[in-house]
Amino acid sequence: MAEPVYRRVVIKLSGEYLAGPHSFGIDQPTVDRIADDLIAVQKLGVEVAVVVGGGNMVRGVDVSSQGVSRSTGDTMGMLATVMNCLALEAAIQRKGTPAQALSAFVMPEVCKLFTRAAAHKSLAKGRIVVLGGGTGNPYFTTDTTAVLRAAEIGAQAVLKATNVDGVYSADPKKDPAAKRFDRLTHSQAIEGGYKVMDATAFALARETSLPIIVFSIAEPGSIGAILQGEGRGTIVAG
Ligand SMILES: Nc1ncnc2c1ncn2[C@@H]1O[C@H](COP(=O)(O)OP(=O)(O)OP(=O)(O)O)[C@@H](O)[C@H]1O
Ligand SMILES: O=c1ccn([C@@H]2O[C@H](COP(=O)(O)O)[C@@H](O)[C@H]2O)c(=O)[nH]1
Repeated sequence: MAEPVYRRVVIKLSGEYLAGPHSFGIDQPTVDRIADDLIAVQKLGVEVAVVVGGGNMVRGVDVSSQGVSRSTGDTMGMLATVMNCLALEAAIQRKGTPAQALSAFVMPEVCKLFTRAAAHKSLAKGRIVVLGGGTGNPYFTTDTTAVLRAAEIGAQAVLKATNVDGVYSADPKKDPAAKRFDRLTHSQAIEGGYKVMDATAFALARETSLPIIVFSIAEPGSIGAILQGEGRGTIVAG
């Protein structure tokens, strides 16, 4: 079995993917399957922190187009990520692996607050860390959160686990002629305006010299395959 390329990673888990075959909400079999994949990755000897998205429930931009202020919409989106985070934490724990949800918001009845110290402590104890609440600030995304947390906790890479198998020249769901890139620099990703991640996330990754790998989680075991250098995805690195 190939050795993992990285020893500590932040995985950005698509919120949208957690809805499974549905258009909204949390599909438990999907969450359970992802929990299995994360546990398998940890067994490879990789320390794992997961930043969970919220696209299966609320995106601030969508809510604000209905009349709610953008800041309130974004706060609703961040709270949605906390719900996803709790679902994933519970699924991992049910399978007998320790997990710890940490939130960007103070919510002591729900879970502990994210601090670098809390994340380091949990990782050192062999827990899978599940990060909810985004950055805690409106106008950001969980992609940017993933890069930020990776820099904060000293992770070696950000793995964007999503519903496409890499970065394309155009959205592959809209343009069947779009071409997939094997590799891009951060600057090329920003200049290309590829909407698979927001430019803030790419810019922070460039600033902090963090590689980002964009890949599909549709196939069970795909996170482990990426970490063993065998999966299909786009690497965005300087
Ligand atoms: N150039 C591109 N290359 C690849 N995917 C793209 C591109 N432009 C747009 N996309 C779209 O980006 C989506 C992935 O980004 P998005 O942030 O929506 O994913 P996500 O991580 O699933 O989000 P969330 O966590 O908010 O649910 C894909 O579904 C894809 O259709
Ligand atoms: O730092 C953050 C992170 C997220 N948000 C809001 O949450 C939703 C869901 O996150 P996704 O990254 O889209 O999955 C997002 O649309 C924002 O509204 C935020 O405000 N700040």
